[in-house]
Amino acid sequence: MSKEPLQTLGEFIIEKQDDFRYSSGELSRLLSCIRMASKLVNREVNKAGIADIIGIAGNENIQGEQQQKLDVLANEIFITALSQREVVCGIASEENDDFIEISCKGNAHLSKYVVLIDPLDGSSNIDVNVSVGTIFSIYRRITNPGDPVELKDFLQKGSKQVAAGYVVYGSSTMIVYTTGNGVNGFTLDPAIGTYYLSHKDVKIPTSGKIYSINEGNYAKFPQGVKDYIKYCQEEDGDRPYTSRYIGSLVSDFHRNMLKGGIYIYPSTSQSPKGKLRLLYECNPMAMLAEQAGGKASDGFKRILDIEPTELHQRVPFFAGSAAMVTKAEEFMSKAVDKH
Ligand SMILES: O=P(O)(O)OC[C@H]1O[C@](O)(COP(=O)(O)O)[C@@H](O)[C@@H]1O
Ligand SMILES: [Mg+2]
Ligand SMILES: [Mg+2]
Repeated sequence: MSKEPLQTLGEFIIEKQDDFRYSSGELSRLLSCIRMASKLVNREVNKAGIADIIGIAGNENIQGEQQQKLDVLANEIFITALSQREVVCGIASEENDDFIEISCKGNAHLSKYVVLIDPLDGSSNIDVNVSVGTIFSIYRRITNPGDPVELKDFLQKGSKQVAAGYVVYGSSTMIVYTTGNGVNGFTLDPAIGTYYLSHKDVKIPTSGKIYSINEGNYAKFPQGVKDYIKYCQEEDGDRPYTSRYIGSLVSDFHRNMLKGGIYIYPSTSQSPKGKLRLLYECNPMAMLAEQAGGKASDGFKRILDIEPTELHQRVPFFAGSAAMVTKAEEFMSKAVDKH
């Protein structure tokens, strides 16, 4: 039996709020709202096998990709939960072309936070029962509370994030997040619908043995990535590394964070900016990586230092164990085709 009583996510959020003497509790309410919405999405994900909700919803999102039905549902669940509780003044989602302003009711709505979200990550994996996730990123707005929210409130550097996290709907459902003071993970007890602290102060091993990349795109990779893959496969010391790629960023990142490893989604000759989105995929994962002692880069520079120019901006992404990301960067800068 464990000596310490199990701490719930709700208790943890309140305990951390008490660390800030002048906290208004707004961030705590926002995190509690994400916690609640994640349980609703979890219910839908679990039902996916039995209910007739698998398949293509028929709409295309701004990326020109077909939306799965669960993408739509998860998007609605998060937007409804966040807007009804008025814990944010604006939301930007992968599934919406533009950001959404949350209008005020009654007293002037003074929320100081905006949320950027990938409501369902890895959704192409749903119909084969593979883990999916939700990724979220929270910023303090730049414009004045009470004023209309503006695009610049969302286009902030990742280093300005107040909090970031993900939910992984896997063999168990977990929420992993940071408010800039380390990373903690909570596992859902589905019987009673409560998240318990299960992974306290997570640290990514400095180096690992896993590399995760979609090698089907090999021919289109920049030379630096090809060279790094060759390095991963060579027999020398602790190499060759093991190749693991699920195709769900949340799941691939989560595994590597716990075991040590590197996740790469590079630029390709077809997609020179890569595939993943800076604001609601890479920035939150980069903040988590750094808070856990790891590293996140676009192959040359720190993800969290990139000045965003558009909501759905894409960026090459290298994240995970610090020594492995540094090594991959070395290969990138040595290669002739610097992209
Ligand atoms: O199939 P690919 O090209 O390897 O891409 C996989 C990547 O695309 C994504 O599925 C994109 O996320 P969405 O499902 O939210 O669009 C990531 O989760 C994943 O890492
Ligand atoms: Mg995604
Ligand atoms: Mg998505």
